[in-house]
Amino acid sequence: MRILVVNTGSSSVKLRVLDSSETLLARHDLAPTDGGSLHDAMAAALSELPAADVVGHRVVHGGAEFRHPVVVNDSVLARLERLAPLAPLHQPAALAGIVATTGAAPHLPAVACFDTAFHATLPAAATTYAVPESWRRDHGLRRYGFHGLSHAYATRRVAELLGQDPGRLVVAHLGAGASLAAVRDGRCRDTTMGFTPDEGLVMATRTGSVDPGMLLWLLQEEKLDLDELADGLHRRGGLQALAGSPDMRTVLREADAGRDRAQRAVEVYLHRLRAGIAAMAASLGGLDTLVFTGGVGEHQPTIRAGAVRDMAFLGPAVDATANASAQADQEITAAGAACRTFVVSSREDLQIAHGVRRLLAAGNQ
Ligand SMILES: Nc1ncnc2c1ncn2[C@@H]1O[C@H](COP(=O)(O)OP(=O)(O)O)[C@@H](O)[C@H]1O
Ligand SMILES: CC(=O)OP(=O)(O)O
Ligand SMILES: [Mg+2]
Repeated sequence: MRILVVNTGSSSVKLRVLDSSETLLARHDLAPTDGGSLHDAMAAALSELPAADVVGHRVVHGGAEFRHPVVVNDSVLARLERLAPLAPLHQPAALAGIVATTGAAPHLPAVACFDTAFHATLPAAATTYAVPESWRRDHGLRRYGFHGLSHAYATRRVAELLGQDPGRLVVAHLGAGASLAAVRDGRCRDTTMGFTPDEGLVMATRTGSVDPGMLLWLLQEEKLDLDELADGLHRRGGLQALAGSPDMRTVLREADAGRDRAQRAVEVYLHRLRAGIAAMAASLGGLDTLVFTGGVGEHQPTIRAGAVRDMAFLGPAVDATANASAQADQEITAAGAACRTFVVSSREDLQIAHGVRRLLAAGNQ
């Protein structure tokens, strides 16, 4: 069975065709666009890619309802559309991708695989906001967590690389969006993203966590309107806000060249990242294995080194040579470090293919 995987992120739409032995047959990347142009771009891409038997889509938000991959029909699509305001940079584009592939190839079943699903095992202490009970009851406010396809894949892959259970594991998915997951026995115990993919770490164009009182003040006293607020939090925040570029490659190049604002951006990014890693370790009672994944996690030795700087008290330390030259799926642990550290290529496509196969195999029994 050949699977076409559609991974709609905030900065790219990645198309991959995988055969039944998980070999990558073809790849094609699109910029995320909406509506008609996505439909045309997808139709053009599908006509060039090898034919597939099923399409697996990354859908960022499955809410409380979707905890496993599901075949998309009109009713599922309508329920997923209701979650769109909870992930405005992702959900509309992912659903437009489903409509586009179904339009271009109506005979192909579409399976949705969810970022939130891996976090379904979070304990109540990690999912609950200390907001009024009526808000939780009437509006369903709770923490969900995202990047679950990547966290789940990294969890499987690092166990293979270690040849044993990774113990108390923290996965750092650092891409355009960024989040951490605390994992034990293959189950997620804590994460940095929340009700939406806005919470937690500093990201490419998202602010990550900010003081809610500051937002109230901006609305009440500075008369910012909602569109300006959303734009600042989603598109003009993060590295974009601090360094003038959302791309960590550019930011690091400018920091190397001595530009103050780029150096400060990196320090702000790392400050939040180190605090997050320590918080995840606290939820696990310690740290045995640390994994870096996502575009930044996989390709930026400076960020990996900075993330574990002065963290020996917690276990991790990286070998400078191994870190500088690390390729996908390699260990970078410093000699004598109590925590083993790995770089793992983010293969959300393989995790989606895995979910699609399991769903179809269960359906055929
Ligand atoms: N080859 C690379 N070298 C350095 N950084 C990279 C590389 N590829 C991607 N990145 C960084 O990763 C970010 C995108 O991460 P990625 O995980 O691909 O994004 P997405 O969230 O869209 O899936 C880019 O903004 C860039 O900063
Ligand atoms: C959930 C999320 O932020 O995804 P991405 O990093 O692909 O934007
Ligand atoms: Mg991504």
